[in-house]
Amino acid sequence: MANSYDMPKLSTRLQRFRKGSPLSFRLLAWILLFSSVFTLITSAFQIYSDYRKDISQIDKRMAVVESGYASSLARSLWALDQKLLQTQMEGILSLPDIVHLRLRIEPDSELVMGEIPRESETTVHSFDLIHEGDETFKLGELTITADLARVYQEMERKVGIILATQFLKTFLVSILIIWIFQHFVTRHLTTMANYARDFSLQNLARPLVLDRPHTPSNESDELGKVTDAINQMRERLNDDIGRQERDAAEIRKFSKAIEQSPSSVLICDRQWRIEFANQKFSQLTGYDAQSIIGKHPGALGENDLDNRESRHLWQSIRLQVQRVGVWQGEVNSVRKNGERFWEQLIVTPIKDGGGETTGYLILGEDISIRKRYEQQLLRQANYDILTGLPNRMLALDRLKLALAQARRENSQVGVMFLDLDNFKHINDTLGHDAGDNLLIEAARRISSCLRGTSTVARLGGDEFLVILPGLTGSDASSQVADRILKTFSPPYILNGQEVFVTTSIGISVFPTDSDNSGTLLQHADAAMYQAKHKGKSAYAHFAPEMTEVSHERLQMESRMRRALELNEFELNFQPIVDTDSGNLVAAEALLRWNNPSMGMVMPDRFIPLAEETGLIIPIGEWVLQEACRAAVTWKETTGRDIGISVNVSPRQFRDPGFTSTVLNAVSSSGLNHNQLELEITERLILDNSIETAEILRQLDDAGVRLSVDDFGTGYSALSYLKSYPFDTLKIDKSFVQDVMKEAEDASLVRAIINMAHSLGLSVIAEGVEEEAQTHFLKQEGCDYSQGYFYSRPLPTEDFETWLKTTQRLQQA
Ligand SMILES: Nc1nc2c(ncn2[C@@H]2O[C@H](COP(=O)(O)O[C@H]3[C@@H](O)[C@H](n4cnc5c(=O)[nH]c(N)nc54)O[C@@H]3COP(=O)(O)O)[C@@H](O)[C@H]2O)c(=O)[nH]1
Repeated sequence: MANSYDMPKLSTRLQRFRKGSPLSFRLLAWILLFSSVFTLITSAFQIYSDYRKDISQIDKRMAVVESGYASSLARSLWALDQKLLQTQMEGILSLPDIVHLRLRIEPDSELVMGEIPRESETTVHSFDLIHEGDETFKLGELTITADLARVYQEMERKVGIILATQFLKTFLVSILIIWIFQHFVTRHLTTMANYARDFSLQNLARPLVLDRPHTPSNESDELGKVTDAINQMRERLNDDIGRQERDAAEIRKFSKAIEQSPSSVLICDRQWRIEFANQKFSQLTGYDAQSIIGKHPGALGENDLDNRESRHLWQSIRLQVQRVGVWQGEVNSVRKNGERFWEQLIVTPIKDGGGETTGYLILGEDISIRKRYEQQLLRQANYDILTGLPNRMLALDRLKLALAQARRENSQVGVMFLDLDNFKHINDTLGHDAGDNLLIEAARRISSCLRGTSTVARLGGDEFLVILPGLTGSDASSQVADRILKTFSPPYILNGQEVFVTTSIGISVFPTDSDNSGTLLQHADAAMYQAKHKGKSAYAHFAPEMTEVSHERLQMESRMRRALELNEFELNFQPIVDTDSGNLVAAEALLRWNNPSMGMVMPDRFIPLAEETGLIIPIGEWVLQEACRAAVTWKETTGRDIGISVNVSPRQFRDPGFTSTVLNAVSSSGLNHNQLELEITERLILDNSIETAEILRQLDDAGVRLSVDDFGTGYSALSYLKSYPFDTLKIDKSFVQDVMKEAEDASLVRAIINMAHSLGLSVIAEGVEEEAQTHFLKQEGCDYSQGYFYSRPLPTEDFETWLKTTQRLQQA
């Protein structure tokens, strides 16, 4: 059984006890010593008390002799009865221990009996023998000597016995105590000692188990408590070591992570001396980790800390880390090979458990690419990508700076607002690439007219701003404007063609026209409009009355923004008839803006602004929906399928959602797709882009008809008519109007009709105002006609009335 105790042989145990249990041995010695001393003291005390008892018995006996024999002896002596006296003395002498009697008889005789032992102790007792009669006489004195040898012998015997028994008893008790102690305590202490001796990290899992039963009393006694304490200590140690191992593993992991970190890591001591640098740091800077140990992070390169900038930087890093606990920022560092790079640094103190700073951690990340990207973004944010000129934002900053300087120097600043004339037209006809090249060249030409202190900026589109600081005379800005207009005179070569481009310039001057940058710009803008009105390729100085014009423009824009929701737009419809029969085949939807303050506004006045502002996209969507719905209504009221033509502006056409807007309008109204015809200007399709072709293809695939509007006003390139899926060609009214007057126009119209027919396109002549024109068109085989001759564009209700009337007329 595990808990049973197998008692070994006593000798073996004693041997083991002597050898292995010095404590037991010492204990035994002490117990023996103490018990022996104690036994000796108690035995001595007992022997002494027995001795005193024996002495007192002898004394008592002699007192008894005195009391018993004094009067009889006195009588015998009085009577001088020697024989009796002798008998009496012999009787006394026969008593135990009494060895000698000496009777002194008055006056001078004596009687002695017995012998006084020479070698042993004696005790003597004397008493007077007195006769008591009429008178009292002292007859003599008896001296009794008792031998104490027996008492001493007895005492010796007792001492021997007591000592022997006490020693034996003490010895046995000691052995018993020691055995008990050894069994219950010492051997367990030995087990503990052995356990403690063998205790090591390798056998931490083995608990201390004492060779005794696991009873509650055992577990709660001191040994149990010590064992429990040792085992708890072992477990704690085990836990601590486990934790330490986990910590060590964590530390190893973190060390690896730091070593392999994508960020560079430097660890410095409290004096900012590098203690550790990871691989990334070496890769980033080119410094070998070992070679920089002990150096200051700001003094890696030669003379780095001598550099004032670097010294200040590290001073402020140190101060901020001390005060705030962290420093982070972007630093333009130097690699070992002298190459500069940008890094993002985070510097934090490393603190111990007590919050004391023991070192510093410096994390670095190479942000050169980001920095370059940021610089690029900054450039993009401040510069126009196409021309490389400052953009609006930077231009405004420069203007503000120039104004501030002019205020200090009491000088003037000229602000020029330039807008290229007909740029939109060139862009639409020759395409975006040509437009871009034109802008680049225009920017170059404007810049070439200016001094170094002046700024040319592109505000967007074809608008440029020129800032002329330090203007001296009133006509200094005019001279610059003249130079710019002159530099625009030579033709631009775009798409291999010579194109003449002019610009209109508006000028405002600080402080004459305003002392505020925004207002100066507005005034220059207003002056530019004035220059355009002058007939382009002109400049105009700002005059207060011009604010009216630009104010009107702004007002119109803000009104237009609200016109849709206020339902101010309406459609007029102009009939398109079969030239031969004069029968209605379709109607063109023409937009009108009925504004309460401005009255009926014609599209020529607001569509360019709607295009500029992008408002044409929601407005165009509204037109499409309304036009489709109107055609469906006519079908319901007249029972006739009347086609509907809708004008599409370039901005609208290039909107990514254009195709779906068209198809939604058709499907939501329930119109047949082939009843809708989209009028697209010749200029729009001339850019020859893949997108244009794709949009036209999608619309054609959906069954929507497509017509080329204003044909003859653009470049009249015939190639696009072949490559795009057009159904109709609309001859511009400028040719139709003069067919009866100008032979050239007549032959041009004839040629267009023939060419269109040869390409399988039908032809609409627009602007037909006179009957003679109808005859000409009939004769030339023009399919359809449109113009005031048939009807002006009519509001919805009037058109419906016209429809019913002409229908009746045609039926009649
Ligand atoms: N993007 C959009 N453009 C539109 C829309 N609605 C109109 N417009 C364009 O505005 C321009 C001016 O249009 P409007 O003032 O309506 O003039 C049209 C006709 O009234 C006019 N016309 C028609 N017949 C005659 C005539 O016999 N003589 C004469 N002098 N003028 C006449 O022509 C204009 C229609 O031209 P067109 O579009 O080329 O067929 C104009 O360019 C419109 O395109 C719109 O909703 N969206």
